[in-house]
Amino acid sequence: MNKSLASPEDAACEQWLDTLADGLSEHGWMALDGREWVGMELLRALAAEVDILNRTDAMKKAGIGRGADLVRDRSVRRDRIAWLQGATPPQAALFKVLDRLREELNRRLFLGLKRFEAHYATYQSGDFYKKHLDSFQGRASRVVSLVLYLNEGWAAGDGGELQVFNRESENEVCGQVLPELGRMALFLSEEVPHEVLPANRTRYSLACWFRQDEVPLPL
Ligand SMILES: O=C(O)CCC(=O)C(=O)O
Ligand SMILES: [Fe+2]
Repeated sequence: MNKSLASPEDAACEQWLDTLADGLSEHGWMALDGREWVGMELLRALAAEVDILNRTDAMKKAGIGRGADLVRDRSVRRDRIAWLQGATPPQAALFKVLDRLREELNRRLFLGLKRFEAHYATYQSGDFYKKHLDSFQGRASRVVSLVLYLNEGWAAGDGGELQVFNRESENEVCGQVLPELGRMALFLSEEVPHEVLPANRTRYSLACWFRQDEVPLPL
């Protein structure tokens, strides 16, 4: 075989990345099946890790804003979060996947993404996150948001959909994503309003933000 030709896997991977980049540039968002890109073994390892964290007191009430501006408002969001440090084997493997994705997005969309931050999120039954943009005032540096879902066997009646709104007319719903294991949603952090509808069972996810600034801020 001619080694200079890309293998079918590479071609599939390139196509997946092109679909993602086209969705982001044309509509500001895209939902995809990430099972091949991330790998089933890693997805299950991440799901097992967040399940353990959910049973301890590692998951902290999420807020809005950061540092001294942090506000915890239960009428807006009810999830709990734990930031990933990349220290456990599944987190280290995931960080490689996310960094590769950062490079591929830069290659296709010239976004100048420098780094990313990621947290696990857990929603208990009844929890939600009202419509919002993923930005902090005065710190416009989150560019692309990625949410990776970690729930095996999520059914339509389980609720907890990510609801995405049109970036040009924010009352128009333009899509819903079920938080099934391996499903991914990506969107432009500061442009696309979105919300998490109330979940009817425990819901696990991993959210990541690709950023244009170089220096990590205190979490
Ligand atoms: O879990 C999701 O589907 C989205 C979460 C979200 O919007 C956020 O954490 O900012
Ligand atoms: Fe969000």
